[in-house]
Amino acid sequence: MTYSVKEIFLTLQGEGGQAGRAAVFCRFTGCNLWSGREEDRAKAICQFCDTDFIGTDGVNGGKFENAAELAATIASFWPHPTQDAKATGQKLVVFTGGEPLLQLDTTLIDAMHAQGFSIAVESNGTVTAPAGIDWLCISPKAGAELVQKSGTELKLVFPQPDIDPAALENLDFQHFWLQPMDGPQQAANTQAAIEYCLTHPLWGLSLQTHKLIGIP
Ligand SMILES: C[S@@+](CC[C@H](N)C(=O)[O-])C[C@H]1O[C@@H](n2cnc3c(N)ncnc32)[C@H](O)[C@@H]1O
Ligand SMILES: Nc1nc2[nH]cc(C(=O)O)c2c(=O)[nH]1
Ligand code: SF4
Ligand SMILES: [Mg+2]
Repeated sequence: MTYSVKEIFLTLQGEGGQAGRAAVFCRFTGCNLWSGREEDRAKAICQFCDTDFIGTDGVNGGKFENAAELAATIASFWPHPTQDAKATGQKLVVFTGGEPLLQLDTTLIDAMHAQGFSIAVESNGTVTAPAGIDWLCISPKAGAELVQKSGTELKLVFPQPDIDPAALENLDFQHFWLQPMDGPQQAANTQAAIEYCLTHPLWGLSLQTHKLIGIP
């Protein structure tokens, strides 16, 4: 199949339980909860999105004809400081978007594993994840049905008026994070998340550290 990719870049994972790790980010075009156009935001299911995922015009973006071609392109961004396998580290790709599970399929998962990569995914949980993902982050959205109820980490953007974190606590995840909603209320949202984590210790605080340090 053909994959539509907004951008591909090497950065440090900014969020969640793998924050600080180098990773190649592959941001797929398109989402099922918002068109991505500002004029549609107020009527979208997901209204707080911080990301431009329209088109294929970002850095290293484009249409990729098949999984092998996309996997090889992603792999080309992994740094090789020496020939030493240990120094190369565990290669990591983060598939995000937009909504990556609209495009990520078993063929691409197999092609990334063949390139020696671990595969992380950032998803809104409205689509069932294919098998073979090594680190699955699900971030539920108020007003959208949560279909994918298991994974590695659950990362709730907080607060969302119609989602009580307590209603998610029995889902099958290893880590539970509150991530303060960025936007005009960012400071107040961070204080509310801190307060919630202090009183409900199942939950940890996930900061968007890439924004704090000014990297992509
Ligand atoms: C842009 S989304 C793409 C992946 C997928 N569509 C999703 O929503 O999980 C990447 C991550 O950023 C989070 N996010 C989006 N907008 C945010 C905001 N304004 N503040 C904090 N986190 C946000 C999402 O919840 C998700 O965890
Ligand atoms: N550095 C960095 N870390 C991230 N973790 C999740 C991101 C995303 O947009 O999915 C993201 C991102 O956009 N940049
Ligand atoms: S589901 Fe994810 S990509 Fe889609 S609009 Fe919401 S935060 Fe953005
Ligand atoms: Mg982001």
